[in-house]
Order: sequence, then structure tokens, then C-alpha cells
Amino acid sequence: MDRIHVTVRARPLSPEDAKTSLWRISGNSIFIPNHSSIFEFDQVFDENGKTSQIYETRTKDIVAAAVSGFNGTVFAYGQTNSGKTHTMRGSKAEPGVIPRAVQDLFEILQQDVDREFLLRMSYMEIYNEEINDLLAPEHRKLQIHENIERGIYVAGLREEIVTSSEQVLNLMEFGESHRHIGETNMNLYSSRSHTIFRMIIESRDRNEDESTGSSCDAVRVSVLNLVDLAGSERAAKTGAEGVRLKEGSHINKSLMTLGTVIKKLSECVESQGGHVPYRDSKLTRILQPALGGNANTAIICNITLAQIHTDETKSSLQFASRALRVTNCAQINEIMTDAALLKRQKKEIEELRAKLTGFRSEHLEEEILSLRNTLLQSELERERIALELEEKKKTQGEWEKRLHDQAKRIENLSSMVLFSNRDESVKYTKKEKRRGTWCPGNLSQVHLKDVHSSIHTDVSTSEPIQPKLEMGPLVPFNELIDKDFNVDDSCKNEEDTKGDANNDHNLPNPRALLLVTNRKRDSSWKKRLSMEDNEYLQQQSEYDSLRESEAILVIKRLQEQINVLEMEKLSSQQNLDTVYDLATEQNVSAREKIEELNNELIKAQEAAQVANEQLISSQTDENVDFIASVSMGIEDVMSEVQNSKEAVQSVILMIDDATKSFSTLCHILLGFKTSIFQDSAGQKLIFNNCQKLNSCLTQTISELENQKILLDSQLSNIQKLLEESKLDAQSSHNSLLERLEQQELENQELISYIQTLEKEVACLTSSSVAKEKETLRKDLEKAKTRMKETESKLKIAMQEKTKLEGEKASAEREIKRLHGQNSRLERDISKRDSLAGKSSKMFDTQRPKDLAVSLSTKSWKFLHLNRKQESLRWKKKYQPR
Ligand SMILES: Nc1ncnc2c1ncn2[C@@H]1O[C@H](COP(=O)(O)OP(=O)(O)OP(=O)(O)O)[C@@H](O)[C@H]1O
Repeated sequence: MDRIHVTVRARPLSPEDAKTSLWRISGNSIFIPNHSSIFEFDQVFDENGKTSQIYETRTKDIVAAAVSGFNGTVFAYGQTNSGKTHTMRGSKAEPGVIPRAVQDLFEILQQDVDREFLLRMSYMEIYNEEINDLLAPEHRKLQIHENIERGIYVAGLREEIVTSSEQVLNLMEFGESHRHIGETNMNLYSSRSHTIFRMIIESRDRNEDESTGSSCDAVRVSVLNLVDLAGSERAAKTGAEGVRLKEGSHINKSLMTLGTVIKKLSECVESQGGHVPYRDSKLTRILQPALGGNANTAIICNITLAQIHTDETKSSLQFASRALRVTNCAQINEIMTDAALLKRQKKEIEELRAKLTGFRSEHLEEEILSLRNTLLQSELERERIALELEEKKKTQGEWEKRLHDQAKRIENLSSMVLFSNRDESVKYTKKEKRRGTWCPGNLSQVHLKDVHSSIHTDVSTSEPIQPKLEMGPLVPFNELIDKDFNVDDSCKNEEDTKGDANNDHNLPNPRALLLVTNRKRDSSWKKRLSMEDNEYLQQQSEYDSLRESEAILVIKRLQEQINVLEMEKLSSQQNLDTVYDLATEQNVSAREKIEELNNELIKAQEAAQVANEQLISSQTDENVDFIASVSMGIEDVMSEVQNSKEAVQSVILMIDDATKSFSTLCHILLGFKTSIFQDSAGQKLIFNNCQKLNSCLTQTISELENQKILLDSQLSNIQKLLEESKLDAQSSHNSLLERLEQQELENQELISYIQTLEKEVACLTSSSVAKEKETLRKDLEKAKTRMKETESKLKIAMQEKTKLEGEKASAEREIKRLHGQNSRLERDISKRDSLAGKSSKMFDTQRPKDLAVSLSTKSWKFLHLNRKQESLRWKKKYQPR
């Protein structure tokens, strides 16, 4: 894809116009100062720009590309009198783009020794929307046609074979003489038509021809159009009337269509499926391949910077700006003959055959290599999965061990709780019994004994409790507490204990599990998965689901046990509270009893005092025995009191002991309570960990399932692709085989054909045929010599023709001159006739007769020349090329 190249050329201005001009040129941009629009182009030349520079800018390359087989078009666009013809045709002093291109073209052709060329030229004009042949002026109102072989072409347009630049320029001169040029107010020699100078370049490879001895190579055909457009004009400025006005309207109309086509192409209307009105004018129709088609195109936009033409210049520059956005797609135009096609196909088949043999081995090697890779990858993957499985198993074993320990601990705890409950119930029943026997009130021997015995019973019943509590469940309980604290610590320091496989209290680290899952997400291993791995994954997922259900069961069991423990904890709390209440009550009642006993003792002491006093006051013999008995009684009472004091003392001691044992019991119970609390916290932690583990496992399982689904789909896709590629390979293999077979068949046919030809040739070796062959050869030689003669004659005739054409032109000029002379003479004669008398009339009329004779001789010569030229044309027409 290459866009249209645009060059702007400003014509020189008169000093007055130069002073008043608004336009400025800077680099490749042109603008009016303090005006919004700035126009930028590929190249901008001011009035000092030379045609040679303009030619070098782009046209030179287009000409070179045309020799290589690319179509090329260069056209000059601009308002009337802007210098289009000056640029394209030029003058002797400064040749234009066309003569330069022709000169260059022949130079390039001569340098290219590898190819042989056939050049043709045509020259046409579009005048008032009619196509006229400038090389054959009689060919007028030609029609445009289109077909696949030739594309768009003008039917009946003369195409002269040219061999030199001089010949081309002569023909161009000839064509120019037939071009419509008219005088307007703006231009003395204004082009009234668009002219298209066309070079058709055909070429083929010279080397190919020599080596094979047959002309079977592709022929390149390219067209080079050099167009001098008529300039847009305003009737008011040109002062056109009548014919000129009609011409002007046609020119403007066709230029408007050209503008529309360029606008549409610049807006990419065609690529969007829109309509581009190429057919609205003959100019755009003929130039269609050059406008957004298969050609290298350049526009030379001629402008005048005079102030009075500012609007026209602006519109020309706008057209050129739009053209900048139009892209073409030039490509080499080749015409293939049947032989060339066959040759090329043969070459292609050979290449394909070579490729096929290479492809087979390469393909197999590739396949083996890829299979090996897949195998290796799957093995690696399997190993990795096995390792992961082992790790998992380890973790699971550890976890199971831990669960087992936990269960054991729970069992211990529950047994301990049960044991403590049993102790409490025993104590409770004994206390009830003691309560029943307790009888405060009268101080008597029996009562004291009862009190003593009850106290002893209490002491005897309370005493065994203490050692039981101290020795029995306390040791494992403390251990358990320690262990629970360890569990907590291990949970807190997961990272520290991660590596320690022997740590029983180490819970599986959820982060580690997540790491495993993340690693499984690695895309590389997805590709490597095989069927075996899939099965393994399935087993793995089943195993994981089993493990999950087991874990759930364990968690449930743990939950139940926790609930039981909670219940037990509550009941033991209640028991503890009742025991505490009972102990308080017993303490209070014991204190009351002691107080009562003290009171009784004081009362007894007072009674003894009274009795002693009575004894002293009586001092009688009768009463001596009684006193002795009383004093013995008092002594008894005293000893009883002493005894009861001792008993009270022992009771107080016992109560103190009981209080002490009660406080220790309280401490123990408090410890038990806190241990239960701690244990429940540990259980909660375990439960949380279990839940975490459960969620981790569920997540892992779901991820594994997702991965499995993904892998399944990938596997199926890969399988599909593999099958497709296999099918493709198979089909391409089949098609290649078919082509090979076809080619072989063709080859066989050709061989058989050659064989038959050889047979025919062998048959032709008989003497008569040999003679015939000899005569034929002679004829052929004769024909060749004749052809050579004709060719030389043709060359001479051509030279004669050009000579005659020159003569014809000079004869025409002579005739014109003679006609002028004649008319002048006639005028003189008539004047003289009127002035002179009748006698002198006879002498004067004698001269024109001589002149008429000379004129008729000239006219005959001219006619003769014309006929000669015509015969030459005929000869050329029917001459075998
Ligand atoms: N760059 C130039 N240098 C010198 N003279 C020029 C230049 N450009 C144009 N002229 C002169 O201006 C006149 C008009 O030029 P020309 O005929 O080439 O214009 P045009 O655009 O072809 O006009 P039209 O469209 O009417 O045919 C001619 O006499 C030509 O020599």
C-alpha cells in the first residue's frame, strides 16, 4: 500500500502580483499568514522550482517502477494558466515531465540487459467528454471498455510501437498538433482538453528464453500514464463564450468528478462498501486504476499565488490535500502463457515433492519429540504428585495421632469428672447421716458421747476424702493441664513446630495446605497431565473426601464430648456449691454447740461453787457423808467437765481440721474448675483448628475438583486439536499424494506424447520425407531471409514515413503559404484590375495560372505523400510482428 504522492508547484508571478500575494511558502507547507489553514505536502516548489526537480521528486521512481512491471500515473492538476502544460510538456529550453520520462525510460531499458522490451505508445484527449485519438485524428469518439484480460481500455486507440525516445517525441509532436487548444482571456494557448500520454511497456526475461529455447516465461505489462489536465476556469475570468464556454463547462464538470472521486477515496468510502463515481466522467473512468487502484500515482498541483486567484488556489490545494490521503496498491502485472504456467506448475510440484519428503521425516521426528516430552512431563508430574501424596499421608498420620491423643485426654477428663462426682455423692450421703444424728440441747453423758462419736464419725468420714482427692485423679489432671497448654503453645507457634514431625500436638498448618494447593495451580503441569494422572487425581479426591468425612466425624465426637464435659462441669459445680453450703452449716452448728457447752460448763462451775459454800456453812457430822458424797460427785462432775473440755477441745481441733480440709477441698475444686475452664478453652481451640482444617480440606478438594475439570477440558481440547491436526496432516498428505499422482500421470502423458513425437520423427526419416524436410528447411530459410528483407524494408519505410511526414508537414506549410500568397495576389489583381485598363488584364492573370500549376504540383506531391504513408501503414499493419 502506497499513498498518492503530491507535489505543489507555484508558477512565477508578475512583479505586481508578487507584491500583493498573500501566500507564503515555508519548507513543504504553504499558507496565508494569520489564516487558519496551513497546507502541507510531500514537496512544495516556489516560482524558482525547476521541472527537472519536480521530475526527480517522484516521477523518476514511477518511471523506473513501470519498467519493472508496475503501473504508474502522473498528472498535473490546477486552475487555468497555472503552468500544467509547462510542467508536463515543457519547452525546448526546459523540457517537461513527459519528455524527461521518455528519455529516462529508454535509458533504463537499455541498461536492463536481462529482459527484452516491447514499447507502445498512445496519445489521446478527452474533449467535451469525447475521447479522440491524437495519433490517429480520424479516430474520434472512442469508447471505454473493460474486461478481465485488459482491464479498463479505450477501444480503437492507436498504439504505436516505439523503439527510441526521438520516435516517441516525434509522435507526441504529431499528437500535439491535433490537440484542442484555444485562446482565452487568461491563457493564449489554453488546453481545452485533458490529454493522456500513455506508454505500454511489455517485457520478458531474456535469459529464460535463451536457456530453454522457448518463449514460455511470464510477460510483464505495465502502463505509464502522463496526464496534462485542462485547467479549471471561471467564465467571468476567462471571458469564455460560445464554444469556449461549452469546453469550460465540460472541463469543470470532469474536474469536479475527479475531485469527488478523490474526496470519496480519501474518506475510505470504497473500503466501507460505498460508491465511488468513477463512471461519472471519462477522465475518472480511464484513470480509475490510478485512483486507489493498482498503480503508483503522483499529482503535480500547479498553483498561482496571485491575490486575485486566492480562491482557486485554495480549492486546488484542498483537492491536493485530499489526494494525500488516498492509498493505492501497486503490484507487478504479469501475463502468463500456457507454457509458462506449465513450467511454473512443474517447478511448484518439484518443490512440493521435496517438501513432502522433508515434511514426512520432519513431522515424524517432531511428533516423536513431542511425545517424548509429554511422557517426560507426565512422569515428572506423577513423581511430584506421589511426593505430595506422601506428604499428605504424613500429615494425615500426625493428625490422626493427635486426634487419638485428644480422645484419650478427653476420656481421662471425663473419667476424672465422673470420679470427682462419685466422691461428692459419697460425702453428700455421709453429711446427711451426720445431720440426722446431731441433737443440740441438754448436756448429758449420752449426748456428749453422741457428740463425741458423731465428731469422730465426721472426722473419720472426712479424713479419708483428703488423701483420695490428693492421690487419685490429681496427678493425671495436672499432666493434662500441662499438655493442653502445650497444645495451645504449639498452635500459637505453628511456624516453629512445622518442621517437627515428632511433635504430637502439631496441627496441620492451613497455610502449608494453601501452599500445596497454590503450587498445584501452576499452569505448566496442567499441560503435562495424562490419563494416568487423571485417575490418580480422582483417587486422590476420593481419598480426600473420605478423610474429610472422617475428620467431620471426629469433630462431631469431640463436640459431643465437649458438651458432656460441659454438663459434667455444671453438675460438679452444683455439687461443690452444696458441699460448701453443708460445710458452712456444720461449722456454724459446731460453734453453736461449743458455745452451749461453755455455757453449761459455766453453769456447772457456778452450781459447784454454790454447793461448796453450802458445805462450808452446814459443817455438820450428818452432812459429812453427804458432803463427801457431794464432793465426790463434784469431783466426778469436775472430771466430767474436764473430759467435756477436752472433748470440746478435740471437737474444736477437729472443726479446725475440717475447716482446713474444706479449704483444701475448695482449693482443689477451684483448681479443678479452672482446669475444666482451661480444658474447655483447649477443646475450643482444637475445635477451631478442626474447623479450619475442615475448611482447608474442603477448599483443597473444591480446588482439586476445579483443576480436575479444567484439566479434563484441556485434555479433551488437546485431544481434539491432536485429532484435527492429524486429520489435517492426513488430508494434506492425501492431497499431496493426489497432486503427485496427477503430476505423475501428466508426466507419463507427456512422456508418451514425446515418445509418439519421437516415433513420428523416426518415421519421418524416410528419404522422401527427408527431401520434403529439406525443401521445407529451404523454404523456411527463404522465408527468414524474406522476413529479414521485409524488416529492413520496413525500417526504411518507417524512416521514409517519418521523412515523408516531415515533408508532408513542410508541404502543408508550403500550401498554406501559397494559399496566402494566392489570396494576396488575387487581392492585388482585383485592385490592379480596378486601377488598370482591360489591355493589361491579360498579362496580370498569367501569373496566378503559373502559381496554380505550382500549387497543383505541390498538392499532388502532398497527395502522393499521403498515399505512400497510407500504404506504409497498411504494410505495417499486416506485417508479422
Ligand atoms: N514555472 C513556469 N515558469 C515559466 N513560465 C511558466 C511557468 N508556468 C507557467 N508558465 C507560463 O505560463 C503560461 C501558461 O502556462 P500553461 O499553458 O502551462 O498553463 P496551463 O495550466 O496549462 O493552462 P490551461 O489549463 O489553460 O491549459 C505559459 O506561457 C507558460 O510558459
